[in-house]
Amino acid sequence: MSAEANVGVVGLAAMGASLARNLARHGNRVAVYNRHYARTEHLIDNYGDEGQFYPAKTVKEFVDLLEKPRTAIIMVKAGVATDAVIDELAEYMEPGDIIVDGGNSYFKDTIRREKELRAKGLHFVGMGVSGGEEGALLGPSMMPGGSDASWERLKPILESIAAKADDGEPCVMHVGENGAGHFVKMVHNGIEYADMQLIAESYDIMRRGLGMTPDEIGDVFEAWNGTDLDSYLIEITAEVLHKKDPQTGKPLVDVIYDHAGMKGTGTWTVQTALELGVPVTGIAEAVFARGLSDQTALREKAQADPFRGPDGHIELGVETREAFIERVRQALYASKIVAYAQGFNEISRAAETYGWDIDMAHLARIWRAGCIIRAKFLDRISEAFEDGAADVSLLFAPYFKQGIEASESDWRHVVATAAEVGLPAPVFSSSLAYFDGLRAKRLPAALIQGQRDLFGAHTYQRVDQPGAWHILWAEPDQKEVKMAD
Ligand SMILES: NC(=O)C1=CN([C@@H]2O[C@H](COP(=O)(O)OP(=O)(O)OC[C@H]3O[C@@H](n4cnc5c(N)ncnc54)[C@H](OP(=O)(O)O)[C@@H]3O)[C@@H](O)[C@H]2O)C=CC1
Ligand SMILES: O=C(CO)[C@H](O)[C@H](O)COP(=O)(O)O
Repeated sequence: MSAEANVGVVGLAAMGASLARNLARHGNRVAVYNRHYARTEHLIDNYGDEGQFYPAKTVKEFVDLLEKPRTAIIMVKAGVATDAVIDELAEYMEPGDIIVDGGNSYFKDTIRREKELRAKGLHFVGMGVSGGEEGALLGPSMMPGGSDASWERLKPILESIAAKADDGEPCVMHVGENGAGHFVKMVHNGIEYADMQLIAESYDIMRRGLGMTPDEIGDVFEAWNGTDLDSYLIEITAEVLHKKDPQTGKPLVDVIYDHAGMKGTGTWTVQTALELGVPVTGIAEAVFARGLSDQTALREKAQADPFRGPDGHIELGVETREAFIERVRQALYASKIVAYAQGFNEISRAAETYGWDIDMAHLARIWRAGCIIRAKFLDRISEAFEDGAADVSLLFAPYFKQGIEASESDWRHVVATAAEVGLPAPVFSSSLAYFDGLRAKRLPAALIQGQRDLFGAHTYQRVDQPGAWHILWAEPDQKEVKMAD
């Protein structure tokens, strides 16, 4: 078997097959391998004429098909499957070869794998890929980590298949060393969760609150896509809401079981934020909202033994429906800014912690096309980082500060109304609470410190003097003592 392919793809399910086709369509000679050969056969039978493919039946055959130094991209399930494929490839690959993991791997696994493979002389690149099946085929947004040397070699290949923003810039960048690429993809997905949940909350308010039909709400989302909210997720929401069930003719959304799935990246975003000490409240509530949707027994019990409370219907009084819908749009916009701000904060903190030099303005630019969270306002986010205006938080960049201030009263009105009528809006309300927490001159955290000192002698700091202080709560005179300078 002669080495004829300049790149290879392992894992030919939705993402891998599309990526392999994208590579072949751009003039690459692509070796392809899948654990079960049926997927390889399907790719060759159906799309083999789109470019030059070299199918392999074994991992050894696949590696032998690759020109040296070799480049192999893995697109398989994250976790043990990825480890298994890496081990198989590493057995046949040689120093200087590159293994790219394009799956949604946990960034700490990527850090470990990079270290292990570096010890064998192999380059390992953890690369976030976003855009779903269609993006992988027509142009995804890609976030490779790994070494500078591997980026130099991957750059021309990846730039040729990446999505292009309106100004022609390819949506791919070298994010940083080792796990940086998978880290930012994880947070990308966390933001995706928050954005999707916000859209879902808006839908619920219009559907149950205002009694609108899916078609009517689909029209609203279509109109919103012509505003600051212009984004892929808003666009596909309109499409889903207008879709009729092929079996019954009912709105498709009404026949879909209301339990949201998740594969791990949202949960990791929140776990990691907790480890880093960064509040990502919008993302966390979005993950918990999916979790609650899937609590079958709990939800069934709540239906069988219902709690008293309002039924979700919103009485508009003198306000028109259109005016209230505009308030919902404002609430969505403000909450969405908070979700992005929190996500970028998490990336900044991780960059400090893990020693990654991440160009945040560039990162925002590569999310402008190809990826699931692509949105018009990413241009503005990029400018805000370019100017240094978003260094502390995106919320302080003038464009976003003004946007939030303009939306603020509508945001409050929507959150208050939802609470009053009994519609759950966890990301709307937690985002507003985060915003108000930032605005507060003093937080009730002082009281918590007092409580902690009382029950656990955890000490507190004073506003007027340095040091760690403690009250001798159990003693009759309850004296204050300085425990540390
Ligand atoms: N779907 C999406 O929208 C996106 C997915 N991703 C990520 O891309 C990767 C691929 O996703 P997707 O295409 O949806 O496919 P899946 O996540 O469903 O993974 C299926 C692929 O993994 C292979 N596989 C599973 N277990 C093993 C194993 N033990 N050894 C070897 N191969 C194995 C399967 O091979 P076989 O056919 O033999 O079972 C198949 O090729 C995943 O990490 C996913 O998280 C990233 C961005 C978007
Ligand atoms: O990475 C993706 C999009 O960017 C994948 O579609 C991922 O599966 C989405 O996450 P989840 O399945 O948890 O909703």
